[in-house]
Amino acid sequence: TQSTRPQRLLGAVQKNATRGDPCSVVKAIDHFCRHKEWAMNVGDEKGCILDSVVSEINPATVLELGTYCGYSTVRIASRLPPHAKLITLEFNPDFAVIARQVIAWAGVEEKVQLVEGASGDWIPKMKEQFGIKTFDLVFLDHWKDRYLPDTKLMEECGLLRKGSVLLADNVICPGTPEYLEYVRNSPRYESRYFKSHLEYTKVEDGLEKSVFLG
Ligand SMILES: Cn1cnc(CNC(=O)c2cc(-c3ccc(F)cc3)cc(O)c2O)c1
Ligand SMILES: [Mg+2]
Repeated sequence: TQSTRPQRLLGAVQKNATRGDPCSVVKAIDHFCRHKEWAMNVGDEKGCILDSVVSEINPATVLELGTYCGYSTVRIASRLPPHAKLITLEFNPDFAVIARQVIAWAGVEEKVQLVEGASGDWIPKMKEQFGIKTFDLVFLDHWKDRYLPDTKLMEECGLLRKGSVLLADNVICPGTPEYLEYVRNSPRYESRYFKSHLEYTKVEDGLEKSVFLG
């Protein structure tokens, strides 16, 4: 029976990366996606911007919306301080199965809680289920038409505090026009665009970093 692209990506990790070495997992995925099969990871170029934002914030609590194969999960988790927690939500169970194995191979499972299901269902339950007060950083990388409704939901559920940072992937390609309009025009956010490229291509894309002002 045919393997899926995520299964082949996992195979490349298990073949080429060293167990317990997050950097080698990231490099193995980037090599696979650049030379074998494109996949929708945030990638190396935008990944460096993600790394710098994580290091700047040094977050104790992170929410990732859209795990896919766990590439950005590993990048973020490998930069978190001890006792910090990363909760990552994935709707697609087939992606979740792969992501759990990539996260384990990298040896960052202690810092990561992968939750399967719809962001709209889980966001209202974050406080009671995971003992989260607020998130220091949210990385938005799931369905592009969910960025805005989920951001409004996080505001309503009191999951953002003065200074919480939203970092959104793909604001140009595939694009998130309603979300961009909202964070760039709302008085409750200080927003900035980091120009880059769609992972493994020359197509323009970028990350939007938006600080919640309370
Ligand atoms: C099915 N599914 C499960 N999760 C998701 C959410 N992610 C995306 O949709 C996504 C898509 C692209 C992309 C795809 C085709 C193309 F031509 C150009 C860009 C890039 C990304 O970085 C993404 O995050 C989709
Ligand atoms: Mg993306």
